[in-house]
This record gives sequence, structure tokens and C-alpha cells, in this order.
Amino acid sequence: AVSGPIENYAPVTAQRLEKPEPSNWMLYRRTYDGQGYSPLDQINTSNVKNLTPVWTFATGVVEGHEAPPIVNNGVMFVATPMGQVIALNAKTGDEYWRYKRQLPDDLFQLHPTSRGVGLWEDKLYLATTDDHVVALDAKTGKVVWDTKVQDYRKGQYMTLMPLIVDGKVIVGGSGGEFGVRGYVAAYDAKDGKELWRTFTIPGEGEPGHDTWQGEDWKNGGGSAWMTGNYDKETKTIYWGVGNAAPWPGETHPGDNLYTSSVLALDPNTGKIKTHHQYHQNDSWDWDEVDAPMLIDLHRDGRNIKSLVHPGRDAIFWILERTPTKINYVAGWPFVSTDVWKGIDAETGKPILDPAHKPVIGKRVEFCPSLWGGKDWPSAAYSQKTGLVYVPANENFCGGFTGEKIALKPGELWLGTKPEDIGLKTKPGADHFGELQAWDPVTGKKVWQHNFPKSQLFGSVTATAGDLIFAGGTNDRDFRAFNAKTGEQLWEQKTNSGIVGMPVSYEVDGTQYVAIQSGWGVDAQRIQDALVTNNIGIEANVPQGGVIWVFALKK
Ligand SMILES: O=C(O)c1cc(C(=O)O)c2c(n1)C(=O)C(=O)c1cc(C(=O)O)[nH]c1-2
Ligand SMILES: [Ca+2]
Repeated sequence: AVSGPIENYAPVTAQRLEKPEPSNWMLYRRTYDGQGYSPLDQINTSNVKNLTPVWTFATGVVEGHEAPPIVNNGVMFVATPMGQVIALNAKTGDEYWRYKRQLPDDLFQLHPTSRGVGLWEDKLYLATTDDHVVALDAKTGKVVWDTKVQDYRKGQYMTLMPLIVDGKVIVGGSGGEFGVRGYVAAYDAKDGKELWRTFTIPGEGEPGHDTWQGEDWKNGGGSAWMTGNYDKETKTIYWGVGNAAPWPGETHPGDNLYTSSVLALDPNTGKIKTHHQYHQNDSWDWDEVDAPMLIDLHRDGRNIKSLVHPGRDAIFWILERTPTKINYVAGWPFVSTDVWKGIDAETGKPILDPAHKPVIGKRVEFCPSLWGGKDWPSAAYSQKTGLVYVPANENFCGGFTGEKIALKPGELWLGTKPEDIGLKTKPGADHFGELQAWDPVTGKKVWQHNFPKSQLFGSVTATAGDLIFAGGTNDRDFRAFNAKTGEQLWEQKTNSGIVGMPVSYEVDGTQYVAIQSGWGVDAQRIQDALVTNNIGIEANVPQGGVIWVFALKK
């Protein structure tokens, strides 16, 4: 059924984003600190077994549905692949309106997805794969403004959910596999005017430019394709930066700032306050775009305003953020890796084993694979347990033969042949996906749940009911775990595999859990590789998107 118009829409303000009501999920990870934690606790470890679907909604789209259902006072906004936004009554599932972008016929989407819509006042903001930012009227879905960011014909596109800070719509571009020069940019939420643009690769005369040689910086990658987090006290955005381009480091000698780094940005000007580079001269497609979580830790006898980032480079990073600097605190491998021999305790730079760094003209193998210990799907932090929950992958290795290839704008530029990219499973591996729970204070793993026949490729969400929700597996299951023990307490088979982000919200006194099921993008690429390896994995993960909403059986 189609509901009537949206009435009494609650305008989104700076205050509401800084301190969101427990009932709502209005930012990518619910709060600016990126913790992915809901304070709702009606659904808990003892009653989660009674969790049952209350409504579903077919999106009509095939491909990877990665966005969290965004909820503002009972109104839900869901972004799907192919530039669609659906507004729904979060309680009944009735549709208010739908926006469908007309994508150009000649658009090639390497990553056909959208990770969500940002909210400000009475509008929504969508970043599109044909590289526009579009503002929609939250009540009607009508386009208010539409700003071109860059040219999709040059391999510039966007998949992220915009970060909204104080009336600014902040986005970052994808295109690391097309040799773009990455950037983060802000638009005025009112009219779509560009306010600033900061390139993630410093130009001539800028600090860090000397970490590049010759002209390499112009096409050096460093795309910034995930939503940043925000420290409202110091007014600093922490934004993750992607891989260097093309992949083999030999083709772009130097540390290559600010690829595979986190940038601390001033939201008003885009000025880079400071940075931390996780690993130098990236050669593995190890984008470090998933923004670090802002967590207050009591560690080593002192209070630390930390940045916690389980990296694609297989290292669980703990950094300290100060207004002027980011300091290395600790790091350790959370899945096995043959690339790093350790971490320099002084500088925080990982120590390379050159035998596992891709080069030109010779096949090099490395573990983990180019999808890393953890790709873009987000980890979560529970304020109740004090643990960090990581969707990790173990027993995958990768490899390729580096090649010097000339850049053709708009064409894939990997520095290897696409058909040469391997995903290998370690012989005798008894599992791949791992849901891990880490204590960031002690650096100890508290529990781990293994997935014998699947990768784990979906974001994780924690709730105050001591529950961890996650999809991410090729068996179509959506699951709830006991946050303290890792015991699996509930599961629901859905229509497709889940690469989406679980959220929780409340309407009229009832707590709900929502997720998009709809398999695709790189979870499917890994699946193809697993099936090719013929290790007893079911080939077929049905596709097609459905929004699922659950509540306790009454
Ligand atoms: O370098 C880039 O610009 C870029 C962009 C994206 C994207 O926008 O989704 C991905 C990647 N890289 C990437 O390396 C990767 O593994 C990946 C997986 C996915 C996905 O949606 O499953 N996107 C991307
Ligand atoms: Ca990439």
C-alpha cells in the first residue's frame, strides 16, 4: 500500500545529529563516532529468540544492497543500487515515495551500489555512481538540486553515504582502480554549491607532495569512498583514504601520501589538520577507507582519545587523536599475514617482507588477499562490553603479476590483467569468515565465530541488549550473537545474501531491527573465486534486494 504524505517530518539539525535520540539511526554508523552502536535494549539476549519479521519490501533491484536503512522519527529512507531511494513508514512498511535516478546508458559501474542517504533539515542527500550529489525533498522525494561532482566517463564515481556536518554535505570519490586523484569535497546543503575540495594527494608545493616522483601523483589513486567520522569536540573529520594506483608500488615509488591513510580535516575549510598513513607505497589494493572509530579508552594507565581501525592491511590499529597530531599507540595482526614482519614501535610503520609485495614482471603471492583482513564492511564497538566486533576474513591469499600499462581515462588501470588477479584459499582451511570480538584495552581476542563455508562480508552492529547483528555470509542468514560470549542466539534465512548494514530503531515504544538483503559487488566476486576453487561451496547465492524489518513476537 502507498501511505499518504509524510506529515510532521522532524527536521534534522546539528544538535540532533550530534546527540541522536536512541530511537533513530540518522548517520551511517548512527553516531558521529562511527561506533555502530544502538542504545536500545528491548531486544536482548534472553528474548532475541522471539525476533520475527514484521514487514518486508522488495526493492526491485539486483546487485549489492549495502546501505543502512536510515530512520528519522518513524520515517525510513533506503538507498539501493542503481541510484534509487525509497521512503517508507518504518512501522508498517508502507511506501511514501520512490526516487529513481536515470543513469546514463554508457555508465560502467565497477561497484554498483550505494551506502545510504545523509539527512539535513527537510532534505536527503544521495551520492551517485554517475558522480553527482542529489538533494531530495524528504517529504516528497522531489529533486531540490543536482550537482555534478566529476566526470563518470573518467572513472570517477561515488558509492558512499554523504557525511552531513553543520549544513555541509561531505562526500569522497571512488575510482582508485581507474587512476583518479582522490578527493573529499563539501557542498552547501541548501543549494548544492561546492564549498571546498581537498585532494587526498598533495599537489605541487603542498606538504607530502615529495612522497611522489614525477607525475605519478596526478593519477595516484587515494580515492575516499567511505563516509568519514566526526569529532564534535575538536570539530575534526576523520576520513579514510584508499589504495595507490595502479596497484604495484614499483610504478609509483615513494610513501605516496595520503593513500592508505586517515586524514583529519576541518569541516569548514577542508584543510588537512594532520594525518596518519597506515602503510606506505600501497601495492595490494588495500584501501583504508573505513573510517576509524572514535573511542575513549583507558589503556596503558592513561585515558586515550583513540582512533580504532581494523585495517584492510590485516592490522588492528589503535591510534591516539590529539587536536594537532595522530599518534601510533598499538597495532597487531587480526588475521594471519605474510606481508608484515612487525610494526616499528617508534613510527608505527609496518615492517615489510618484500617477498610478498607485488612487483612488475613476476607473480607475487600475499596473504591476506587484496580484499584484506577486512574490507569496507564496518566493525562495531559496544559501549556496554567495551569490545570491538570485526567482520574478518582468514585463510584467503591473493596474487598477481604487475605490469606497466599506460592510463586510458575511464578504463580500468590496475597495473595487472584483471584475469590475473587471484584469490586462493589456504590448503586445509577449515573456515574463511570470522566474526571477532577484541578488547582494545588489552589487545586480546575475547571470542571468535567461524564460518566454515563462507566469507564474512557485511557490516556489524552492536546494541545495548548485548547483541551483535550481522549478515555477510553466502548462506543468506541474518544472525544475532551474544556480545559477551559469541554464542549465536538467533538466525533468519533471507531472500538473498546480506552485504548490508543492520540498524536498530524504535517507533511507538517498539524496538525494530532492519537490514537490506541483496547480494552483489565484491562479496559476489569472492564467491565466484570460492566456487572456482571448488571447495564444496554452494555456487548460487540468489540475488535481488529486500528490506527486512524485525521485532519481538507479541
Ligand atoms: O579504489 C576505489 O575507488 C574503490 C571503490 C570501491 C567502491 O566505491 O565501492 C571499492 C574498492 N575500491 C575496492 O577496492 C573494493 O574492494 C570494494 C568492494 C566494494 C563493494 O561494494 O563490495 N567496493 C569497493
Ligand atoms: Ca580500491
